[in-house]
Amino acid sequence: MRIDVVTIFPSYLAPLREALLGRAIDRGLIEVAVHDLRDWTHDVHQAVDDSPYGGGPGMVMKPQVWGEALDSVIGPVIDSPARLVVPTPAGRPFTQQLAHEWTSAERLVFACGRYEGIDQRVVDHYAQRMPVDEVSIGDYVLVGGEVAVLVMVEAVVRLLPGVLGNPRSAAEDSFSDGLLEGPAYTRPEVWRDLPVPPVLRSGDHAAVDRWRRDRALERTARLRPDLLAALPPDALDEADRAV
Ligand SMILES: Nc1nc2cc(Br)ccc2s1
Repeated sequence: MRIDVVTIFPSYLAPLREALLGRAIDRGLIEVAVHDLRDWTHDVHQAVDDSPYGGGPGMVMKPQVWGEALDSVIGPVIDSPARLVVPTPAGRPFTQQLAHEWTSAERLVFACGRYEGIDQRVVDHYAQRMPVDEVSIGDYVLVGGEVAVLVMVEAVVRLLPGVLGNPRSAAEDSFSDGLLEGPAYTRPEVWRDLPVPPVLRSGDHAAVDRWRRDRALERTARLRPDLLAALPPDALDEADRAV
């Protein structure tokens, strides 16, 4: 997978080259290129924004600059293997399911907005020619899309084959079965008078699996009842319903 990010703050994306993601790049599992939007300006001030039509606070990012940048980064949009992703608080929710969907993309191109966002005609223009996703990472407003890109790239790349040491980790994620993950424990057996639940040391794998499922159901019911409600009818068996 090739990932391109267009931003006015390229250094914000430096964490993409650290740790797990950095190793995925070094191993050739992904390619990452970060582009400075100002490279496509032609004025001495390298202007990337202007006042909003209709008035209102803040500034809007100019369509011309974005158009030149995305044309250059995406290349010919006919039959482009790329998806254009625009992080925005006004977007569809980014979910584990969407992360999984994006793992099949040959290319992801992220457009990082700042200020009051990017002139809508940029999305409208490219949406006529390729898949465009306006995506939110949560119901809060950041100062720009760069942090959202870090979140989404990590969520997607960790799902790619070979990136995680143990593929079971991704398969048993929170949300992988529609539930939140239950609690996890490691040594010591007792820490500050708090013991590890005995079942986890029993060696009875069936009992451990049942216990973990019960804790996941309890946690989901407590913290995210909406996820429980969204489960397909056959997702819970009789033992689940007894929790
Ligand atoms: N939650 C989010 N807030 C923002 C703000 C800007 Br400005 C651009 C993208 C995003 S995604």
